[in-house]
Amino acid sequence: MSHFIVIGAGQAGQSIVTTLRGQGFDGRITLIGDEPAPPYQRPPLSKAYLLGEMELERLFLRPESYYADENITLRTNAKVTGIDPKAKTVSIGDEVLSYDKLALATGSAPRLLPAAIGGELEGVYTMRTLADADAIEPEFREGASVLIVGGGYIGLEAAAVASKKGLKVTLVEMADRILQRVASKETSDYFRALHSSHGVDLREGVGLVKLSGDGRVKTADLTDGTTLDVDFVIVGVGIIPGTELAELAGLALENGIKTDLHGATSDPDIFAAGDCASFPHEGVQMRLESVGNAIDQGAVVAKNMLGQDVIYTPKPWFWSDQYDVKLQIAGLSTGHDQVVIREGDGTRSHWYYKDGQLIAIDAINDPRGYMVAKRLIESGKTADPDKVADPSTDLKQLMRG
Ligand SMILES: Cc1cc2nc3c(=O)[nH]c(=O)nc-3n(C[C@H](O)[C@H](O)[C@H](O)COP(=O)(O)OP(=O)(O)OC[C@H]3O[C@@H](n4cnc5c(N)ncnc54)[C@H](O)[C@@H]3O)c2cc1C
Repeated sequence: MSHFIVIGAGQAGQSIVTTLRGQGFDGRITLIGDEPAPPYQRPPLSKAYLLGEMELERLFLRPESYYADENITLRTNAKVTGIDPKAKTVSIGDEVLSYDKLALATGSAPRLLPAAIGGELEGVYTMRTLADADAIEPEFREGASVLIVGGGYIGLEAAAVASKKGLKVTLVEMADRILQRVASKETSDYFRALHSSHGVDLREGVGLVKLSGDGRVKTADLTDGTTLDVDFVIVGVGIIPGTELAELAGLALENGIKTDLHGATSDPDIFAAGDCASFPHEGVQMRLESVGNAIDQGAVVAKNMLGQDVIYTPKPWFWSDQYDVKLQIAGLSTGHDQVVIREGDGTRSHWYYKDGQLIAIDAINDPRGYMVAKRLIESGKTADPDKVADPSTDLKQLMRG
């Protein structure tokens, strides 16, 4: 009987095993994860779960009974330490398992602050795992001072939760503006104003020089010359794709584990999906860090593990919750040359164009705008910028062109 092994029991790993069974695969499936929990969703860790508005069970991607019901061997607390592609085996310490097909869904790890600038002091946290969220949560006491390093989505969401819980929040972003890597100036401006209106001390173009304290962090020196007293620090300065095992196994790497359009690595019996994997897109090896990518790419990989011929076409979407604002993003705004703002009754959206073609949207409390733009983008259509900007234009009309 064939044995398929999936390394990494996260969003992509779950998608792979669900799709394998959904496609009728009746061989052995082993899903191996090094965390104690069964596969869970990470987005709530910096949103509802951190706020205390979501119970643990609701984080899990499937009920515990699912794995036994589907005859999937779920190994938790099990770190894969090596892969031998020639022997077609993986090792968990001394234990060796043979596979027929293997998928790597090892995700990514947060970038850490160097120890030399205080990264190892107690009270300095990153935000990736359930264990991270559970460790940070008790620090969220009303009146405590938190420094958040990094103005990406995770840092901003943590700032929103901290502010809502009555903490004194300072957020520093070394780049000229928050969200610089992922969004337009217009979107950065919106979220800067939102956080400032909630009392967050948001400093752009300001970096961290060093954290100090006697065992536990007490102060932070910043590049603007100030020293802050801090009770704890959250570091959200990006991630590093989980390529370690692939590298040890001699697989090709390029901006992550290099895969082809089928999700196959340089070894045809080993596939990769999710945060750890890059795939060819418009002449580069692209890597996306999102739930949507993990699910869709995982499904493609599972089908190709079964010998089908399915190509991965990314349909990027993402969301972020901050205060009472829901941001929904479709498409990729990279390379845009025009941003059109559409404002309605409590809604707002930023429509990104490149050479006259609609390529992405940031929809702020605007689910209809998001749906329409997403459909247009995914079907390769565009929308007249003047009509988009005019709040009296019926969005349905945009669909008709
Ligand atoms: C706080 C937070 C908020 C986020 N918010 C959003 C959001 O709002 N919207 C969105 O689209 N995306 C969001 N993301 C990103 C999204 O969660 C990730 O892109 C997604 O989880 C990627 O799935 P994955 O399966 O590739 O990786 P993961 O979900 O990270 O799973 C990988 C798993 O593999 C395990 N692993 C690694 N190496 C080994 C090994 N050697 N042996 C065994 N197991 C191993 C890891 O421990 C991990 O459990 C957020 C992420 C975080 C951390």
